[in-house]
Amino acid sequence: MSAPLFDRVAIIGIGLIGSSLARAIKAEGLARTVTCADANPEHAERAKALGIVDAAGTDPAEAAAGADLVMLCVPLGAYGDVAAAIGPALKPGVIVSDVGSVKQAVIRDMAPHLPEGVHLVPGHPVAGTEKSGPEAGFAGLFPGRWCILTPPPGTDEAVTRKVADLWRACGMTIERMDPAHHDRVLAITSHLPHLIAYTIVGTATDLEDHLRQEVIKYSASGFRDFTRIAGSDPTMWRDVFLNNREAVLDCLQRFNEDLTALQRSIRRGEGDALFDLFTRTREIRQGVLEARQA
Ligand SMILES: NC(=O)c1ccc[n+]([C@@H]2O[C@H](COP(=O)([O-])OP(=O)(O)OC[C@H]3O[C@@H](n4cnc5c(N)ncnc54)[C@H](O)[C@@H]3O)[C@@H](O)[C@H]2O)c1
Ligand SMILES: O=C(O)C(=O)C[C@]1(C(=O)O)C=C[C@@H](O)C=C1
Repeated sequence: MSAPLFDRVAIIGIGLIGSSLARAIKAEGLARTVTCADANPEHAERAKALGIVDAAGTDPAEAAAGADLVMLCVPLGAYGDVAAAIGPALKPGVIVSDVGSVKQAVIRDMAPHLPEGVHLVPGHPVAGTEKSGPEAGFAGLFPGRWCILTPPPGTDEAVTRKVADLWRACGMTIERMDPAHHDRVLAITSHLPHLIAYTIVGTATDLEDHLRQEVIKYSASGFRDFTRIAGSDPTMWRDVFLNNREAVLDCLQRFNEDLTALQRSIRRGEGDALFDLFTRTREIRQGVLEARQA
């Protein structure tokens, strides 16, 4: 148990990430009180019943009133409405942060609604699963993973450090980034892989009925991994693609060019080109595994 970093934390959106954070805050004693608001009353009630928050309701302004830290854990498309709702209820000096998978859009949508004297420190714990809702969360989601903070220029250093301390106490390693750079990096490492999974599972299931059955029957290995990713929350991922359009489209353009080159190698029987690429990617996989173990 650590000493509480905050007197009162308000979590808006108590789904997978919000409830994982609530659990970690409770487990580590990082706040004296945790309140939450969720647009879905069943999620709010469930969070209270699970004992991961001290108070829960559906009104974000009520949850945010009097908090020292307000953490937005809602889909990206809801940020503008939530920020407009909590703006008038925020106490001076409060820190407003978030966990959204895209950072430029978050700043664009939240900043205009936050009164002067409020500190905005956007963040992104790069950890998740394909599941959603308060039951799906677990405090063990965060240890050993990266949390990227994107404080706007001029942000009080002590405030950024406090948000970093929270995620560090949850077991994460902190990195700071410019929001545009964050969005470009995540477009290739997270958003494009999801787009590919959604596409391949969609393509496979669009095939005629008998083949569809075979897809399920033989989905024991590679394809099964794609179905896990493609089972991710539709609202969350719709909002990711709508809010990181430019970076995703740029990655997709390059991906299409590389895929076309691969297609040509297969058609021309260029075994060396295929072998060289697969050797290079195997080395990258090894590097990823080693980085995880380090
Ligand atoms: N799932 C992941 O792997 C992952 C990882 C890192 C960051 N994120 C980011 O975390 C955020 C939440 O994702 P999640 O996976 O926890 O989703 P989730 O669906 O599990 O939870 C979102 C919660 O927000 C609630 N909600 C929706 N609109 C709302 C509104 N207007 N006001 C209040 N509550 C509202 C929903 O009812 C739900 O309980 C997203 O911005 C996402 O980009 C997700
Ligand atoms: O592991 C998964 O299921 C995830 O999709 C997690 C994942 C990722 O792409 O790595 C998804 C979105 C986030 O913003 C961060 C993490």
